[in-house]
Amino acid sequence: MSNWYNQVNHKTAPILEAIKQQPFIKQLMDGTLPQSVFEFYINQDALYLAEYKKNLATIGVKCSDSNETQFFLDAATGIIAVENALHHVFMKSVTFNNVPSPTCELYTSYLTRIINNQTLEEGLAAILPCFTIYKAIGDYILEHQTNKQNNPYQDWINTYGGAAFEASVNQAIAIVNKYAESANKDVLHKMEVTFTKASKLEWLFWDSAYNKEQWKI
Ligand SMILES: Cc1ncc(C[n+]2csc(CCO)c2C)c(N)n1
Repeated sequence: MSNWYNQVNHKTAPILEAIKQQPFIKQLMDGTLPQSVFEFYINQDALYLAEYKKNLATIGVKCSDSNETQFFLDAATGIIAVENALHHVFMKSVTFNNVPSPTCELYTSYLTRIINNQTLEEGLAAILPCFTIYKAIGDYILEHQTNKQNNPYQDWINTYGGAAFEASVNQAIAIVNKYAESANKDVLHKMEVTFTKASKLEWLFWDSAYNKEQWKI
């Protein structure tokens, strides 16, 4: 039996494959990613997470089941711990830039627009690639790396790969599948479009970090 997530995951497999081929991911895996690129990424990711946690909270409040609300509000507050742990370790020697890059602005604004103006189902489809793609990439790196003892980015890799994060990703998937089960054809189509776009924005986010994307003017 193929649920909603299995279907969209299959359809968006080329995007995930393209992410695995990105120089950012390859160099994160072998530990050769320039520190300044990683710092740019962590800085922009802190700006992304600050908005993403509000979006998770909004989604949680809109869910009809209190377990779902609990899950999304826990995930939102969990982000604060991640921000504090990873970001402060990696950013301690760098001046924090509080201006979001064009891509960071695009991704966070896109999520906020969908979550506030569209159906709950579309909102759920918008926030899901953030969970599923990071889990897939974290697992992919853990499986293929040969340098776990001396990779400077191992803490980051361990945050998203492996069993610790798995339960949370599976719960997010189960909630979205549940809402998809009772969604009509039109909503299901919109969910797929939204999941696909958010997945592309995940690709773009790594690409923009690798190129240290700046505003052109
Ligand atoms: C651009 C970007 N996309 C996804 C994540 C990963 N992530 C952020 S919050 C969250 C759910 C709660 O832990 C997950 C999986 C990230 N850090 N940055």
